[in-house]
Amino acid sequence: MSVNKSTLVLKVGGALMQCEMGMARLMETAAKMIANGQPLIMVHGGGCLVEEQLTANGMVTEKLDGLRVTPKEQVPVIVGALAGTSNKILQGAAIKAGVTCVGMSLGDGDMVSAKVKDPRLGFVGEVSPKNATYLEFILSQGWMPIVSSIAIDAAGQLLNVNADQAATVLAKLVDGKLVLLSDVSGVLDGKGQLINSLNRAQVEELTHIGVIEKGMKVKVEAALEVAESMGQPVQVASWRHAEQLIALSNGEAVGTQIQPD
Ligand SMILES: Nc1ncnc2c1ncn2[C@@H]1O[C@H](COP(=O)(O)OP(=O)(O)O)[C@@H](O)[C@H]1O
Ligand SMILES: CC(=O)N[C@@H](CCC(=O)OP(=O)(O)O)C(=O)O
Repeated sequence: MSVNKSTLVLKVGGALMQCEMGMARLMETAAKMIANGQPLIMVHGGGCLVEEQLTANGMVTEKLDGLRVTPKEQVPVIVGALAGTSNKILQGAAIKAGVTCVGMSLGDGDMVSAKVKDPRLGFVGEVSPKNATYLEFILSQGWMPIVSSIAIDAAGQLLNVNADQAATVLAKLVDGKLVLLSDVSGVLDGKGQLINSLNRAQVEELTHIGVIEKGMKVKVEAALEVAESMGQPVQVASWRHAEQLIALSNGEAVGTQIQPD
């Protein structure tokens, strides 16, 4: 089931929540887009806040291939940082910019099915699209869903999902256009220069030689999955650069285009 072909799914990385100016600019852009009739879903991360909170609670954390290993005892802290603090900070910024928003998590409204991804990662979730009714209703009101990447499986267990993967699933659910906004201007080459366009073969080569790694590896893989399954490019761009947000709101290509072929 799809909401609207033109729904934009905008994923923002956690560093945004530590930048008042960045949040204000992004939400002003969102407000303009929504006023122009552009349905918009915001999906957010919060990796840095998770780390801060785990450290404050005397816990150590590690990542495996860009995904956070999530032991059971860390779940409450991680859920608090993502579904609580990060989600509400963004809601605050949206409200300040005049955007009517609904703060929620992947676990709401039967949107996704969730299961444990890999026992080695602990309580990390893998999600697939399920039911768009709830999102459709919110979008039909001209409201903006702000979605954290906390999912809940059929047994009621809370699961930590990488936010790029969460955005991927919601883009598929609403047949939307996916834009992944991070703190870098896009995928950078070995010399730190922006790469305008990448296909799977080029991604594999750059990953193989270690130019694309960590969080960017997860992001680019999520982008490739959507680009290939939906037959349209996915943009990886920056929330830091105001000009990229303006171009984005004008429907222009920004950052790196991850291509379906
Ligand atoms: N080739 C690359 N180009 C750009 N960033 C890269 C690359 N390889 C690794 N990175 C790292 O990936 C980070 C973006 O991924 P991540 O931290 O998960 O972002 P976010 O939290 O915004 O989703 C960059 O800040 C950078 O440190
Ligand atoms: C399983 C997993 O890795 N979950 C991520 C969820 C948040 C996230 O993805 O945040 P960014 O978008 O800021 O990186 C984490 O715990 O950091």
